[in-house]
Amino acid sequence: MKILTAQQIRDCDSATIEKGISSVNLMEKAARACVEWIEINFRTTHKFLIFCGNGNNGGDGLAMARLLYEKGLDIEVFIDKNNKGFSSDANVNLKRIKHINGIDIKSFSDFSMTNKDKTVIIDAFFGYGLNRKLSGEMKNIVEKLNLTKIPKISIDMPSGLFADKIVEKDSTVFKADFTLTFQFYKRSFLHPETGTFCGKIEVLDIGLDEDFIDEIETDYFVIDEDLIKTIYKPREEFSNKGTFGKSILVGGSYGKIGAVLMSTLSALKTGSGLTFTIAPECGNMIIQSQVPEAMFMGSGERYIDEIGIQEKAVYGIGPGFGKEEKTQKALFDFLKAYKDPVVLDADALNILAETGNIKSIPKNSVITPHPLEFERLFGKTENSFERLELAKEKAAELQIFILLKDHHTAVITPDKRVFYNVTGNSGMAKGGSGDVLTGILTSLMSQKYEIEKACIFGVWLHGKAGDLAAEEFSKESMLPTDLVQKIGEVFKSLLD
Ligand SMILES: NC(=O)C1=CN([C@@H]2O[C@H](COP(=O)(O)OP(=O)(O)OC[C@H]3O[C@@H](n4cnc5c(N)ncnc54)[C@H](O)[C@@H]3O)[C@@H](O)[C@H]2O)[C@@H](O)CC1
Ligand SMILES: Nc1ncnc2c1ncn2[C@@H]1O[C@H](COP(=O)(O)OP(=O)(O)O)[C@@H](O)[C@H]1O
Ligand SMILES: [K+]
Repeated sequence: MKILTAQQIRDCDSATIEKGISSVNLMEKAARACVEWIEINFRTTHKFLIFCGNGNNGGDGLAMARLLYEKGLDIEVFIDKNNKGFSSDANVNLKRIKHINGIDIKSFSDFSMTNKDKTVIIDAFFGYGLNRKLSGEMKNIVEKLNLTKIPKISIDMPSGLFADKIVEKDSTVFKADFTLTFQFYKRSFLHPETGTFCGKIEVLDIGLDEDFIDEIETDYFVIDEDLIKTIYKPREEFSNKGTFGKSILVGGSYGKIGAVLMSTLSALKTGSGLTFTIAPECGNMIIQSQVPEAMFMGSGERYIDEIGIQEKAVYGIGPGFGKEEKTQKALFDFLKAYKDPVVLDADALNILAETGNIKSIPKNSVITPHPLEFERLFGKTENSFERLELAKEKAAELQIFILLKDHHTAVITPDKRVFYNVTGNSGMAKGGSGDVLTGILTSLMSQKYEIEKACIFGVWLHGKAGDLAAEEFSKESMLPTDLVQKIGEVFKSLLD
């Protein structure tokens, strides 16, 4: 799914209107889509307090007030009675509700916190038209609303957020439990500093012009199931283990054998034909007894001291690797001799960062840094938006794929396109989850998924399996190994 900028969405709205629907009818469609969602998801709510700004986001709120009222619900509308004028479509909708006796229209200052049982707050202050941070009365009312325990729904965007950039640190932003957004994710929903205001995001289709959407160029995408279905290759029946590639997971050190064990297991569970583990001898018994399907190749006693090169294999290097001097040398020697794409994670990245050897990464390789590893590799940035910009520069400069791991991991391609992942959950914030991702990526690459596709599919699959694990075991209790056991269910769902 494409992500557009605020300006591109504005153009898309205009293109849709030029195709024949009036702007006020488009607003009606948007409001109707929200009301339909609310009807399904807030069945027992009697009362809606709808806060409206003076632009078209406010217009959506005013139209929703009428539609919800027609469904027999109690509605109070709050507006800034001193404002200089509403947008024309908002004005049409304001006039429509002025004719309805049962809808109270109040000033923001009339809001008080008493008696709010079975009530929901709707935020229709601002959408993508916000052009400065909230101030004055608007800031006060949003701060007051944020203190209430009443469920809160933002229309299109939490008010106070910009679509495409970070907000200043001291900004006031409406803190939603749900954001009902029209047609597209906005980039700010996907970054930690700003995404935290969105709650659960629902993308509602309001029928914006498909031709326009197809043609408009963007470098930003959300990974959705439609994209995954174009990538996934069902397994060929006339095949043998050689058809599905050779994955070699390299890692583990004394006390950290589990890391490479989890990578090995996830590579197998993702479909790798032949799977090898290169780990120190102290891991032999552990790995052979836990994962009998994998072949063990010992290197060093307690720490890896050599990475042997095999033909036609994909290497995933780093989980539990450690940073012993001989392990560092093993990595340098390997990267000197090996020029095919590899997956590099964890200590493999830390070694390259600390020794200034980043340029030795083979072209088209995949690196999977979490924010701290990224900082060690490429330096400090002020926030996640800047971090992403730097990652784009580095992916292009080094001609590699960077998977910037986070709540919404971003896959950054060597030509600077960005694919945000929206599967996954906080149950995955446990040591071991990253090791599982390394195994998945190595396995997909060894099965000859193109590298970009392996990255996109890999992060999605990882998160999706994590979501299934959370459903069964809870976010607290789910383990990275539970996630691995759910990979199969995700594959099965792709065959539906
Ligand atoms: N254009 C269209 O056809 C559609 C627009 N829709 C809605 O319209 C929204 C965009 O509407 P607009 O472009 O009118 O923009 P907004 O409604 O987001 O806000 C714009 C208004 O707020 C003022 N403003 C901006 N920042 C402010 C601040 N910090 N304090 C006080 N006032 C501020 C602007 O001067 C302008 O008057 C979307 O987010 C969506 O909710 C939907 O109805 C779908 C169709
Ligand atoms: N809150 C979260 N929401 C979604 N995914 C998460 C969350 N926390 C961690 N993850 C995922 O789990 C993995 C953690 O990787 P990493 O930090 O390298 O941990 P490890 O120590 O297991 O290697 C990443 O793929 C990351 O995207
Ligand atoms: K809003």
